[in-house]
Amino acid sequence: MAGVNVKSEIKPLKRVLLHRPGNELLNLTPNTLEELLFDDIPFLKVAQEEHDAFAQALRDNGVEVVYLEDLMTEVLDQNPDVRETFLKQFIEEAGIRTDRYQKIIFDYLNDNYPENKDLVLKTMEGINLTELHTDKSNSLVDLVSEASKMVVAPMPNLYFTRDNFAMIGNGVSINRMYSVTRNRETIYGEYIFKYHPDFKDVPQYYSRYNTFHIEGGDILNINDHVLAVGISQRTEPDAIDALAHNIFNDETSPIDTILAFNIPNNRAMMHLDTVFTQIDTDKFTIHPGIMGPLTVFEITPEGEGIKVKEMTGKLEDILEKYVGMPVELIPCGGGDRIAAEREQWNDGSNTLCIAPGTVCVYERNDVTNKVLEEKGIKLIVIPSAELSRGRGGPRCMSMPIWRED
Ligand SMILES: NC(=O)NCCC[C@H](N)C(=O)O
Repeated sequence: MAGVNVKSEIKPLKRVLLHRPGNELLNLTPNTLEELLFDDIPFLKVAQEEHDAFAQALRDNGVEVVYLEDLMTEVLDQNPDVRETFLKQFIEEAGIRTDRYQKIIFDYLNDNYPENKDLVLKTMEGINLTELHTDKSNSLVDLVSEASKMVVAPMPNLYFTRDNFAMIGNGVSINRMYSVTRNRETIYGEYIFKYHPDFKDVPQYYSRYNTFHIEGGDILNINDHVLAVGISQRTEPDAIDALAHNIFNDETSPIDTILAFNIPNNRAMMHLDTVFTQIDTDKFTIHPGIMGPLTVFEITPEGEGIKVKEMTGKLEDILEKYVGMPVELIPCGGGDRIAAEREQWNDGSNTLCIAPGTVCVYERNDVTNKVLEEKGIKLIVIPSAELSRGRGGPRCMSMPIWRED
């Protein structure tokens, strides 16, 4: 199945991209949590068991699961020359500036990780100075450095595959991320969409080298011609303008409307999909906390450019116009303010829809889950004690590659 096809949030999911959390989580420390965008340190063994349960639940429901690490390994296996280019770029982007250290780290990775899969996983894990065995007698920097420190930082957010590149119809947005730590993750997308036979011909609507940031958690495919994008902590309006130009200029894309949802700028609601996801043809989950401040803008093509107008009226009415039928908004936490805030924090609104009316949810959000069941939604419930410490739910942990039309 070559290419990508995601023209809906809810149509039957056929192929999805995940990343199994790996040793990168072992390199989280209390002092680096804030910079690495975690709120606590997950217990890796249990996080992996939970993630495996997520992947198996998807397979049991007819979804093919592919892993980011495997796609990147295939790129390197099929293009032996690319290994060196990738490593050099990876080292540069890891902030290693001196020629001496660039060479030490290149040799360390190249010599100790001959298998491409091991190499890819190691780039995700990070490198501690103690691994490098440098001769301290001929460099001041080595002598004064702490004995144990990360010379190449880990990328613990990789299991949130939703964010660093995002499928839009038959194209992809390779994102410029908000944070330094997450911007490094997009290197895998750059190589996969340049070299992998399944993905190298996919039209690209955004580049990781652009100035303004945008993340996949803000991008929702409402249907084949309407896209919703959050203006959030992670996505700047300038990036949405640029994305709109690129999509409207692609003659093969049927998208003629982009709805920009202006949501509050804070960590709890970092992306649109932390407060709003579609779960059925006429149903969305929503965090009641966004209803007051939310404004929605409609972006459409005009000549060579775009036209933007602010929408007025209730969100249900705005959505009805684009979805083509009356819609119901189901509040996270069942409308109780404390339950809504607690469960939104643990991604109660962040559901992954695998077919109309069937969604994957975290077990811990039992108030929201009960409400969804009462509304006739079928739940695929996955364990979530450790995975949720990274602040993302089933939608954040998955990037659909193919949905049925
Ligand atoms: N789409 C999402 O909301 N993804 C969750 C990303 C969590 C990650 N720790 C982050 O702060 O970027």
